[in-house]
Amino acid sequence: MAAQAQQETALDPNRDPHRGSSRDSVRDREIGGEQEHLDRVYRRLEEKIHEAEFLMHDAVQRGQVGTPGALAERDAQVFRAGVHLNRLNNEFEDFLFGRIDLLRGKDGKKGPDGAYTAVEPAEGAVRPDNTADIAETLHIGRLGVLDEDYTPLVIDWRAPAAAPFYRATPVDPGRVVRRRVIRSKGRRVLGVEDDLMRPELKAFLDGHELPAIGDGALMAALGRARSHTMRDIVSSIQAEQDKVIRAPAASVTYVEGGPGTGKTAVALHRAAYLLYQDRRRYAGGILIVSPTPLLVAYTEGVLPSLGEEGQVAIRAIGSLVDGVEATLYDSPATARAKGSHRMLRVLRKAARGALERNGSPEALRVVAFGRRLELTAGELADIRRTALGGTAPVNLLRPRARRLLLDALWERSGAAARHTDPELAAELRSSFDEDITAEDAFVEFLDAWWPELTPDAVLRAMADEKRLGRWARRILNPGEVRRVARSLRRDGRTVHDIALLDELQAILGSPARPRKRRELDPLDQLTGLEELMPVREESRRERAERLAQERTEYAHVIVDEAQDLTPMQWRMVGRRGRHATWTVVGDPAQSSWSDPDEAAEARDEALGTRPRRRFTLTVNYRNPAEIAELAARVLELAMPGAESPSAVRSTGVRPRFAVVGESLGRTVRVEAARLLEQVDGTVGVVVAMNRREEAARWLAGLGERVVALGSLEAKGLEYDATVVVSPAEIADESPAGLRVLYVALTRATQQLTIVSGERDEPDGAGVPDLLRD
Ligand SMILES: Nc1ncnc2c1ncn2[C@@H]1O[C@H](COP(=O)(O)OP(=O)(O)OP(=O)(O)O)[C@@H](O)[C@H]1O
Repeated sequence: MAAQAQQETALDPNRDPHRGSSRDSVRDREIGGEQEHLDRVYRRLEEKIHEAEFLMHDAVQRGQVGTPGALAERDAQVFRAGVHLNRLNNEFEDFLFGRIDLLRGKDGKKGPDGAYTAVEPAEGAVRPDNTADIAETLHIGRLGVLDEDYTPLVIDWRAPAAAPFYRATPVDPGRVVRRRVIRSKGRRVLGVEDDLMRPELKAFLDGHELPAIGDGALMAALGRARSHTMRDIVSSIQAEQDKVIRAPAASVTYVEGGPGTGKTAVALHRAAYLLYQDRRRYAGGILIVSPTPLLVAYTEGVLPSLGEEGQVAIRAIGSLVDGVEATLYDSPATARAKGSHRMLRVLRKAARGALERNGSPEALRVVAFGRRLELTAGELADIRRTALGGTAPVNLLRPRARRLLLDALWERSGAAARHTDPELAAELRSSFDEDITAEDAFVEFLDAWWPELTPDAVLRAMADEKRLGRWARRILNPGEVRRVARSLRRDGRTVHDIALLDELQAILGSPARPRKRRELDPLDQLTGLEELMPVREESRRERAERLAQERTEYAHVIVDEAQDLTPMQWRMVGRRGRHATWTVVGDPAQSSWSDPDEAAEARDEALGTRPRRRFTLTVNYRNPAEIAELAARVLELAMPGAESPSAVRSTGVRPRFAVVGESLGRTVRVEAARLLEQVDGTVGVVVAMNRREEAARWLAGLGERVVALGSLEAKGLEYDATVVVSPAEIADESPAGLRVLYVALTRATQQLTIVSGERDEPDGAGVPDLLRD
């Protein structure tokens, strides 16, 4: 991008660079031209909305519209556009955001969108004197819109014809002469930013030389203040990112890249792209797994802004199991034990052991055929052992255990020996079983002796240190047993408990129950159309929750911050994508998991033998060079030799170092207030996890633009400015502490302040030991 020509001024031969009015007139003319086009687009959209309303009205009246194919895909899209139009008008700045001006292509073939398909220019498209005529102009937007005569007014950003908007570079321009980003709000065009892909070329459009205006789109986008929600990057996706977004959905797309390289943004845009590419296939749902609820809240507006909110569920790793939303964190040592693959063996033992609850009956006494029969504790233990043989889900073994009990009672009764005729014996046996199973004593015994176990009940049983010690013998050490049992006795579940609950669900199984019949809604027959009905709209969260409830498996799984998943979490996520294709994005240098090799093994197990396509993102769009440089020092300590991504811009503002004065809290408050004055957007104060609550108190009353975060909560987020409090405390928190500190240092888009305490051993300039060159 830096290499791309970005010209401040128009290349109009009549332009006088010293006279602002000429420059303004070119700019005004260009903006006016785009305004005319946007007006046309909205007129066309309004027509389509009327058509759509008519169709919908008609469809509802008749109850059904036959096959979904009855409406062409394109109509359906514009139909959706209609439904979303109001929202686009109100909430989003730019329905139409891009334009490319192209040379004549090699052949004259057009694609389904009415655009020419050739990627390379035709021979002779550029004349020997380096002049050329623009043969095609395409506007790019959030949804595709065709004019009555099927000429494309707007190309959907995900359509193949839009790819050159993202892919063209001055090194490899293809047919693109100029790429323009159009800034608009509602129906008004506010400005344009141009990048020339062939700066040496004099290109003409309708007799005028093609002008280039503005500073380039990327820099304009990066300079904007940050809010508490992420924006889409649809108007400035870069070529290396576009390759990932449009990668074919086969198998596993594996993306690595340092902080700020756009991994999260790319993952979200990829979800929208995949849905556009093959809506039918992804009707099976796309799951995006995010590390924290904060990151979910930060990112969940992006897909709706791209026109997609149906099929995608964004869930925090602590909310993947229905009905439990974990926000508590374990101490690093407890998390380490709970997340480790060894836990699987402990859970298997616990699930079986939990059947022996306190108060479990010691003997079975029933009456059959007028005789009292009894099975003793020892016999019952043998029967349980036999029933539990193998790895079948414990709850599904109850019928087997019941049968073994009846066999033992039958044998005890001696009736088999008295009847040698097999037919008679079988008849007798059947009425014997009926007799016993109708007895209250037997039913009560079975419920107490082989209760249906829930994952939560097993976790509660594991809170007893003695029992856990038994189940974890030679698997966890005594310290780990103590910590895990203690944490399970606390109120509320932690993020790491969720993977255990999910694993237990798989180990225990759910006994078959009669299915509830879903109520039939006549509108459901409008397959594919019901999602277009505004009256049936749900909130994003409701929709995601419903999707998650209905689905246990997805067609595509996207894992964000994949480096942080523990082995047990990989198993949990893996169960949701057994038949899925995957996109996995992460950065090993930011891993807060202490044993990356163990996690990598679990990841490979979850992804199976599916082939992987690897991509690396190399440019840091978030941090200015001054901040990236400082963070690189910690990266060198955390992962010697690892490469930092190159920062795309520099602000000239160096990180500030502050040393604690009167008290840590007072210093942090003063520094945060200072930053609030200097930036328009948000300020994040990152502290060690155990200072979270304290830090919130320090900042009380400073307003909504500032937030306090524990180091692990900062994952994936960004702020205009950050205060990182005591690097040494963060680094010492866990074995992965230096990597966590690296995350903390890379959250700011403009300014960074480091507050050092005593433990940081700051030098005369206040630079803590860990951050010295
Ligand atoms: N092509 C782009 N145009 C404009 N902004 C971009 C572009 N790519 C990334 N950004 C911005 O850069 C910032 C970082 O992006 P993102 O959060 O996706 O990075 P990340 O790789 O996930 O970072 P981390 O690993 O630190 O979580 C975001 O503000 C994003 O909007």
